[in-house]
Amino acid sequence: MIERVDGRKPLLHVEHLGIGRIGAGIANETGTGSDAGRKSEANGEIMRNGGHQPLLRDVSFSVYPGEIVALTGPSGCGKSLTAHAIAGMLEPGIAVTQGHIYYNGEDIVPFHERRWQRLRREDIALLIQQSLSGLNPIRTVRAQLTDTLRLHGRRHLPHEQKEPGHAGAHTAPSFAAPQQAVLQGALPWMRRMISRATELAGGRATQSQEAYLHALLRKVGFADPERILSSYPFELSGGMCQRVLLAAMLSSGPRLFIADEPTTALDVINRDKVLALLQQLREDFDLTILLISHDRQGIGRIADRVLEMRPEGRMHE
Ligand SMILES: Nc1ncnc2c1ncn2[C@@H]1O[C@H](COP(=O)(O)OP(=O)(O)OP(=O)(O)O)[C@@H](O)[C@H]1O
Repeated sequence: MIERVDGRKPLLHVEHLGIGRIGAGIANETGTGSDAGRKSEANGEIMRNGGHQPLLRDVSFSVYPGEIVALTGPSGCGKSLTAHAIAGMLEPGIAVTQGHIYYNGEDIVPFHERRWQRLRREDIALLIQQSLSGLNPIRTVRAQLTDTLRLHGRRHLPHEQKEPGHAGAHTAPSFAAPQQAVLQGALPWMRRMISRATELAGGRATQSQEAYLHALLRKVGFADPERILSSYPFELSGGMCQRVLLAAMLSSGPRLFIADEPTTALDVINRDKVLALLQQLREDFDLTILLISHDRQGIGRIADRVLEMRPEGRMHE
């Protein structure tokens, strides 16, 4: 049952979600010593649970449009699994075993891969630590971001409503030198222009595409976008690569942005800056954010609500 709050419908509603490891993968394994003991324990649990080993048991929560909701809880309680399930990116052998995930009112659990791909292309972006390895080390940031724009460029973004000069649009917190001013709220407009221009240019990079990438990189806190665009990922720090990824993900115009431990690899100063940046990006891109983090202090500052998962993933709001 999807509950409305103040007449608003949740963008994301997770209902009695259970995730498990499907039995065949374990039942076929053999082992020795304590390892074999653990497996036989797991197999016992699988038998009791009709062919799967439960990893997450009963999780329910809602996220409303425009919110930043933080998901926290002890290590291993299933936060990342929940995030992966919402993005349709559970590993082979791991599956949703019960419950529903409603995105914009539609249960997305039964989706086939094609629909998941579309959802990930158009609506839901998942940033995980391993995403960094998705950057190709031997291609410039420009080449990679241009490819991303080509992939997503033709889509109309219904939620990009802010007009230039919208009061809610701001620049990102500065990570290096003071930033050059960005045309407030102009990104959605530029994005539409690029889509059209890319189409007309038959896929070649265009001037407006360049301008959009510059604006996008400024939004994620780069004072000198040209230098970043001409760089190879190995020439950038981990924090810089993370912001390039953030830019790549935002270029597809997602509505729901899930960030799984976006600050773990960063020092305190950069951690605060990334959190401030997320808060800013929510305004600039009309994002709804699900933030998974152990950093209670940090999430306490930026989240509208903090949800606490219990061990073995039991949680009801
Ligand atoms: N691919 C997998 N195969 C088997 N078990 C898995 C797999 N991925 C996760 N698990 C198990 O599922 C449970 C939940 O893992 P998950 O990574 O979601 O926890 P988490 O709350 O995100 O932990 P952390 O805060 O340490 O990142 C853990 O017991 C973990 O060992």
